Order: sequence, then C-alpha cells, then structure tokens
Amino acid sequence: MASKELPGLRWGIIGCGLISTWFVSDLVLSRSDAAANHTITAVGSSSLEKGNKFVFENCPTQSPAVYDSYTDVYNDPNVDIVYIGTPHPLHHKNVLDAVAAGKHVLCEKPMAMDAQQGQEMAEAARERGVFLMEAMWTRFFPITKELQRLVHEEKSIGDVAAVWVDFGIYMPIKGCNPASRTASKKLGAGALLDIGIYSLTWASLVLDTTPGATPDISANMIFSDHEQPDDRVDEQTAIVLRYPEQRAQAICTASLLYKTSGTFARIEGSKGSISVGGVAASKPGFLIVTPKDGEERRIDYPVEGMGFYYEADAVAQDVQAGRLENATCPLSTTQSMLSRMDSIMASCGLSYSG
Ligand SMILES: NC(=O)C1=CN([C@@H]2O[C@H](COP(=O)(O)OP(=O)(O)OC[C@H]3O[C@@H](n4cnc5c(N)ncnc54)[C@H](OP(=O)(O)O)[C@@H]3O)[C@@H](O)[C@H]2O)C=CC1
Ligand SMILES: O=C1OC[C@@H](O)[C@H](O)[C@H]1O
Repeated sequence: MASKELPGLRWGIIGCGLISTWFVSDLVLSRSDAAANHTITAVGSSSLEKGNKFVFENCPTQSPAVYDSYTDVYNDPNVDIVYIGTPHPLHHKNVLDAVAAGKHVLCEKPMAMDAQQGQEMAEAARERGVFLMEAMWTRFFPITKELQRLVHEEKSIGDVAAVWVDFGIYMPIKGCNPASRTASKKLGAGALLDIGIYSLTWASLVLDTTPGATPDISANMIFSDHEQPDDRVDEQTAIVLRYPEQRAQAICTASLLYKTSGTFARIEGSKGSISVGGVAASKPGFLIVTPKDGEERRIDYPVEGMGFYYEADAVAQDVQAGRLENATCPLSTTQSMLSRMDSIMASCGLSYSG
C-alpha cells in the first residue's frame, strides 16, 4: 500500500554492458527502504538479441520495449528518463540526443571527456528544461552522508589537514581485450577517468568546503607501454591537491596495476582521524573513527544488492518535484571534477581529443 505513494520513474536504458546490468538489477531489487518505484520501460542496444538477453538475465520481471537503436529509446513516450551506460566518449552525444528528445538523463561517470563537453551538456539540459545528473553513485550511500556529517557538522576530528585516497583495481591495459573500453583509448581507457574520478570525489567531499574554491593541483602518471605515444593512457596516476587557505592537502591515487584492499581513504584532523573502507573506493562499506582522546569505533554499512538504488531513488524524487538537478551531485560539482581532470591530463601530457 505504502509503495503507491512513492514517486514512480520509467527508465529507458541505453547500452547493455556491465554497468547497465548492475544498475537495472538494483532498480528492480525488492527493498523495504525503497524511496521510489522504478520501472524499466525501454532498452536500447546494438542488437535485439543482446537487448532481449539483457532483460531476460537482469530484469525478467519487467516488460520493456527492446530496440536495436538508442534513438527509439529517446523517442519512446513511455520513458521518463534515459540511463546512459555506454563508454565515456559516447556520453556527450548520447546525452545531447536524449535531451533533444526531451528526456531526463542519468549518465554514467565520467559524464564527459572534458569540461567543455560537460558545459555543453549542462547547457543543453537547462535550455530543454530536463533533469541531468552524472551517476556518481558513491556520493549517495548513507555511509558517505554520515562521513560528511561527522567531518563537517559534528566536526568529530576537528580541522582536517590531510586526506589520502587510493582506488586500485587489477585491470592492467595489456591484460584487457584491446577492443574493450578498459584498454582502448578511443573508448576512453585509462585510470584517471575510470577510477581516479572516485579518489578526487572523496577528496572533494572532505575538503571542498568553500563553494567555487579550487585547489592547486599537481599530478604524475605512469603510462601503458604502447609503442605509439598517442595510444598511451595512464595505468597509474598520483595527484596532489593543495588547499593553502585551509592548510590542508589531499593525495589521490588511481591504479590499474593492483587492487586496493580494505581501507581506501584516511582523513587526518586536529582531533583524530577517520578511515574509510569497503569493496572499492566506489562502494564504501565501513568507517573507522579514531578520536585522539577517545575510543576507536568501527561503523559498518551493509547494503542490499550493489547500492545503485540510492542515486536512482534520489533522481526519482528530483524528477517528481520538478527539479532539474540533484543537490548531492549538482552539475557544478560534475563540472568541477571534469575541470580538475582536464588540468591533471594537460599537466601529464595525456589527451583524448582527436
Ligand atoms: N558506476 C560504476 O560503478 C561503473 C560505471 N561504469 C561506467 O559505465 C560506462 C560503461 O562501462 P561498462 O559497462 O563497463 O562498459 P561495457 O563495455 O561493458 O558496456 C558498454 C556498452 O555500451 C554500448 N556501446 C555503444 N557503443 C559502443 C562502442 N563503440 N564500443 C563499445 N560499447 C559500445 C554497448 O552496448 P550495446 O551493444 O547494448 O549497445 C556496450 O555493451 C563507462 O563510462 C564507465 O565509466 C562502468 C562500470 C562501473
Ligand atoms: O567502480 C568501478 O570499478 C571498476 C571500474 O572499471 C568502473 O568503471 C568503476 O566505476
């Protein structure tokens, strides 16, 4: 009975790859704490066979229209919002096409390949009057909100002086299928854009306390060993962010050469420290709060499924309320992350253009 009062959202999914399988499985998960009702009404894929298999395997309780084109999803009147699960270099076109058809959009991370693309996408959505958000799901976990409350509201570790964040996943470029998005530069391969974005996000969650303020950034990359310099992408990236006014710094790393185990972030403050751990820096699971003059405590946050429904529920509430952006992941934040990645890539000599 109660679920009838929840906002309902009808999703069109484009791209039937890995992330879309995770996302729709979570959308259709039966949950006691659901804050929205999600229906998958359309799926767009490169082939009908792939689209039908995707539905059968990941959301068999749904009866979406399955199309062998993305355009049909954008034009389907039964779709409120398009979820974009294609490789990053396609996001710009996919978002602009969906927006032009008047659809709201949730687009996988990174929303764009650079800040200029991001700006164009944001402007297009604003002009068309539709909702747009980057699917930075990590920001929506209850544990992430609790960390922010502890650091910024309760000030449980005092003034923060340093943040370390590491996202390592064992996915060396040479071990991947050269045609896959995790190896091919044309499809956006590289550690910074794929996983470094999460390390930068955690640093931002803790240290971006003044709206519009930008840290000084320096960075270094270790590149894949392609023979042609133009084909190389970063296999490891190390970034230093300095916030001189706050007397604070962050060290953010991303690597495709090892898997980070357990704790992936540590925040040091004048009154103690907080460590954050979990499956990976994209999916946090526990906090360890260590006050200088108190007892250490560990707080666990188990989630059902993967946890993509937190962002999806938030989006459904925004759309129902007529908001065009989400307060937890506004377009200005996406833009700021894209600008930081632009400057990191430029300083390290990595370019995806052309
Ligand atoms: N939030 C998260 O935790 C995660 C986010 N991601 C993000 O999602 C995006 C997709 O990643 P992932 O699902 O791993 O990628 P996959 O390669 O597994 O899937 C991408 C899908 O995009 C479609 N596609 C359209 N054009 C192309 C093309 N030229 N080459 C390849 N695929 C194409 C294909 O679907 P079809 O044939 O059906 O059209 C393909 O299956 C990335 O931007 C990535 O950063 C990825 C993993 C986890
Ligand atoms: O969470 C993640 O882990 C694996 C990556 O390849 C992916 O894109 C990222 O979002």
